[in-house]
Amino acid sequence: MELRLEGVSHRYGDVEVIRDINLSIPKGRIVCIVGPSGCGKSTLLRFLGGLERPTGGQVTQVGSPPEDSINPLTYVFQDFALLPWRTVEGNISFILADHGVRGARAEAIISDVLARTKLSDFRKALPKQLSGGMKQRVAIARALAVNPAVLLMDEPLSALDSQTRELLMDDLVTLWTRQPFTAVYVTHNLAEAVRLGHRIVVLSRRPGQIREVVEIDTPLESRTLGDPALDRMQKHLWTLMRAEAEAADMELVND
Ligand SMILES: Nc1ncnc2c1ncn2[C@@H]1O[C@H](COP(=O)(O)OP(=O)(O)OP(=O)(O)O)[C@@H](O)[C@H]1O
Repeated sequence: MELRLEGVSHRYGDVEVIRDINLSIPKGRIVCIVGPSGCGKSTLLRFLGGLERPTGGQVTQVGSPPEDSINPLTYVFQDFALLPWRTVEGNISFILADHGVRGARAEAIISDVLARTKLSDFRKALPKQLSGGMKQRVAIARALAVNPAVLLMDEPLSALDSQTRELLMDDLVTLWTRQPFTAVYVTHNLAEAVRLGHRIVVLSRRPGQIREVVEIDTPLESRTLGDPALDRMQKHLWTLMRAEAEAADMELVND
């Protein structure tokens, strides 16, 4: 299944937030969306997930989700959103049960996603016993459990310290390399974008318009920290974003 945004524009009252976005999210690819604060990144993600409708243009699904997809459009948020009174496996079984998946089938899915996210030994742990990085691994495991056609990730690593972010980026690369998934990944962090994105969409300040779409051909598993080509790409992205970010900063002050 592929998602497409066609001429998507949006206003909240008098405020124009997004203008004429045309973009496709190809199957099996990670599309990163970067742009200054307030340019409409999270809003676009809500349109893609069907949580909200744009005031102009269309969001279309091309093709059907896989038959075994329990929840085709699934979010991963910055704040993990785990249920504190449920164990790791309990957080996952809760979502599965909500979609009518119980018993042996749920057990098999839980074991699989915990193994994929290196959490098998933490099955019975409560969220309060886990570090931030582990909590986000649980949130990722829970999202993978419903086998989404498209994973919608809103700043998933922003609440973590930089070392943990590196580890989680490695985990996401390993997960994708073993079993490619389709994702839209919103981030402020250009290092994350060049590490994880097959396609990077740079938005202007509000109203968010596409300034440039950058494709990176280097396979995810070959992208290493300090890779000169990736560093150059990151600098290029920063050049694009710098003026926009400065202007957005001033706008927020003046709002
Ligand atoms: N429900 C809403 N009602 C009114 N204005 C909104 C609403 N949601 C978002 N906005 C405004 O729309 C603009 C875009 O918001 P959005 O959260 O999509 O931006 P963003 O690029 O994700 O920002 P950030 O990087 O700071 O998270 C902002 O100016 C925000 O204040």
